[in-house]
Amino acid sequence: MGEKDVIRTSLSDEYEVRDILGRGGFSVVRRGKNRRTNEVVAIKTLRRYGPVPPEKKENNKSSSRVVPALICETLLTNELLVMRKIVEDVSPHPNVIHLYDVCDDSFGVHLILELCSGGELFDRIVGQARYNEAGAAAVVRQIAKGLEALHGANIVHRDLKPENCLFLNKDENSPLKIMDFGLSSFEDFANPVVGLFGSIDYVSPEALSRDKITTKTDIWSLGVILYILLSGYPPFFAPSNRQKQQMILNGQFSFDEKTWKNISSSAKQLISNLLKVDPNMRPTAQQIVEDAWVRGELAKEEEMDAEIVSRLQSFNARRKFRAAAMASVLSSSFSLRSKKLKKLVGSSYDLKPEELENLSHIFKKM
Ligand SMILES: Nc1ncnc2c1ncn2[C@@H]1O[C@H](COP(=O)(O)OP(=O)(O)OP(=O)(O)O)[C@@H](O)[C@H]1O
Repeated sequence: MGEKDVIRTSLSDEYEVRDILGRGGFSVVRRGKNRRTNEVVAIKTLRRYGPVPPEKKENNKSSSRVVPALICETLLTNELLVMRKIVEDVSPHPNVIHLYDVCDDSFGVHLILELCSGGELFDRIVGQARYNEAGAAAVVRQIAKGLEALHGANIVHRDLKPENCLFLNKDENSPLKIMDFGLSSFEDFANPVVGLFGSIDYVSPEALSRDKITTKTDIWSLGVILYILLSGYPPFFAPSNRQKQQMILNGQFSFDEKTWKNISSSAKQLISNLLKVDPNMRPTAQQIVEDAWVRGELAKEEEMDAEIVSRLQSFNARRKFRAAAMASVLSSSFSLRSKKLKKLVGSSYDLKPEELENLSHIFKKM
C-alpha cells in the first residue's frame, strides 16, 4: 500500500500473525508477516471491549464483569486518529513509528506498524559495553528530532517515557523510534492511573495541575529522560507520590555533587532548561536538536562512572516490573467494574481493600 494511505482490511487475509512481542494496558503486540510482500511487521491489537455478549452472560451467571467499553473505545479512537495524522503529516520519519495499515474486526483494531527489533531505550543502554555523555546526547538528538516532526504537526505525545522509545534494529547506529500514541491527546486519562502505580516520573507540572497541555509538555518529559540517562535516577524522588507531585509542581530537583561532579556543565544547563516549570521557558524540540551538547560538540567522550550505569540498571529493572504490573492490572477485568474504572481514571481515587487484595494477588502471581 502507499505510504500515505490507511486501508481497512481483514487481518488474516493479509498477514500471518506470529509470536507476542509485548503487552500494553489495552493492547497486545505481535510479530507478523505480510503474505504478499513477506515484510515483517508489528501488529498492535487494541481491544474493542463491549458489554459482555449475552451468550457469555448466560453461560456464566455468576460473573460480575462489565467491560469498560467507553474507555477502550476512546483510547482506540484516539490512537487511530493520532496515527492517521502521523501518516498524513509526519511519515516517513526516522524517529517516529510508521503505520503501514489498519485492519478492523469484531475483536478490535489491528495497527500494522513498523517492526522495531532493537529493544527499548534503557535496555540497550544498560546492555552497552561503553556508555558516555556522547551516547546520551545521541539519544536525546533522536528523540528531539522525532518530537520536532510531531510538534510541527501539532501532535503532543503526552506519554513520552523510555519504554515508548524503541530501536528499529540491533545495529549500533539504529534509529530510535517514538511510539505509542494512545494517550496523545486524551488529557484526563493518564495522570491518576500512572500516579496509582508510582510512575509519575515523566509527568509535567502542567499535566499534574491540569493546565493547558502544549508541545512543551513533551519537552519536560525529555528533560526527565535526560536526567535519568546521566545519573541513573529520576530528578523528582520522594517516599510518596504526593511528595513527588509537589516536587514536580515546584520544579524542585538538584544535581547532587557526588553523582554529577563529572557531568559537563552544558548537559546540566540543558536539563535545567528542559525542566523549567514555566512551559514557555523550555526550549522547542528544534532548539534542542541545535543545542551544542546535543549535537555532540560539548558532550564528554569519557566512560560514564560505573555507579551511574549500575543505578540505571536497577532503575530499569524496577520500571519494567511496574510496567508489567500495570499492564496486567489494566488488561485484566477482574473486579474493577466499568463505573469504578471510570472513577479511577477520571479523578484521584483510593483503592478499596478488596481491590488492593486483587492487586496484591496479581503481584504475587507475577
Ligand atoms: N512496533 C513495535 N515493534 C516491536 N515491539 C513493539 C512495537 N510496538 C510495541 N512493541 C512492544 O509491545 C509492548 C507493548 O506496546 P504498547 O505500545 O501496546 O504498550 P505500552 O506502551 O507498553 O503500554 P500502554 O499502551 O499501556 O502505555 C512494548 O513494550 C514493546 O515491547
